[in-house]
Amino acid sequence: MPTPTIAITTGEPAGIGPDITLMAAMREWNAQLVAIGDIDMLRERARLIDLPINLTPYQPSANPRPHTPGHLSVLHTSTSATVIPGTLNLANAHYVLKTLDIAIEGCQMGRFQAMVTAPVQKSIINDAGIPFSGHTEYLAEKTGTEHVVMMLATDKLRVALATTHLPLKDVPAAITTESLERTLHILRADLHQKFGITSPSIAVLGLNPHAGEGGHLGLEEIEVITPMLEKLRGQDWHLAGPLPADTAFNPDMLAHTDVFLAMYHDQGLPVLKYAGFGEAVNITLGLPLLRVSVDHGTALDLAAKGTASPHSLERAISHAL
Ligand SMILES: NC(=O)C1=CN([C@@H]2O[C@H](COP(=O)(O)OP(=O)(O)OC[C@H]3O[C@@H](n4cnc5c(N)ncnc54)[C@H](O)[C@@H]3O)[C@@H](O)[C@H]2O)C=CC1
Ligand SMILES: NCC(=O)COP(=O)(O)O
Repeated sequence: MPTPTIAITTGEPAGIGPDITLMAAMREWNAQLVAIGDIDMLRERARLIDLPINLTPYQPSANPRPHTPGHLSVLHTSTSATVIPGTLNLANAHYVLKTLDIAIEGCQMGRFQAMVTAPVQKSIINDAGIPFSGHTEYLAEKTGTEHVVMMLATDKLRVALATTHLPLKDVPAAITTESLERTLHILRADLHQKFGITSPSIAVLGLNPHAGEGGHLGLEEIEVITPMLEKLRGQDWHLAGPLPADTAFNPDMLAHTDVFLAMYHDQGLPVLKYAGFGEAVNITLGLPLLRVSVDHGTALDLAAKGTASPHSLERAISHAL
């Protein structure tokens, strides 16, 4: 098999994305790594964290070579303003999106076999006047994909989300029979295709406390979730639920479940991150390209300090491979 090329978008330049990209490049990889970002900013960050790394402009090749530790190809795109680590700058919001656009286009053209994303600061992109919920939604829009699913995974636990970056008040209306069915189909198909699990066992959480307590604490379980699960059980799917979220992650369920489907971001992700913050990856399911990401944010407090952990980024690269 030819050596794959993995694009790494270096994320918010004031955050730890540049640091962890450079750190990950100090290791061997059975892939060509291409960092997408400002080469001068990356050189300066390497200097600040005292990393002896040689950065060279990326030259596309018909025969990519596996990554050499201490070297990194950079597909250069300029920041608009000088980067001060730890200090967000509105002027660089478009730059951040440009790095994503370059990676998406490279994947679509077959130049890159996957994109791995370092974290972006969602707030500064919005502050710059560009509506932006997250990579997940941006990638769906840019690739013309109607429905995608966010799934975070450690070696022992996978948690997918029925809704992603929504204010809590908008969550119930977003959980419809149609959206739930599409989410479950993507989850099942991608667990098969990307993880080799033919008929995954999916544990679906309820939306309300105690999964609605028989309708006394909300009706979404009775009106939306249960009918959809019944329909798919009739097609031989392995589904549990709707389960009360507070007791769903018990040892027995954990032992018999391939993926938990949470109804919203902060229902599922705190459990996953408690189980393995820094060890997990975030995979966007349902896309026509492969995107894997870190499990953490921009950690502005650690930028250019040399103390950020590259572990989740390294896991993301390994997962993509
Ligand atoms: N994939 C992405 O682009 C993601 C972006 N974010 C964005 O990041 C920004 C900041 O989010 P927060 O909730 O503050 O989370 P955060 O993950 O940036 O920080 C939470 C805590 O974890 C620490 N931390 C994070 N990554 C670390 C690493 N690699 N090594 C060592 N310590 C680390 C930080 O120093 C901080 O104490 C927000 O704008 C958010 O939207 C958050 C999650 C994912
Ligand atoms: N908490 C995970 C997260 O916010 C990741 O978002 P995305 O940028 O990968 O869509």
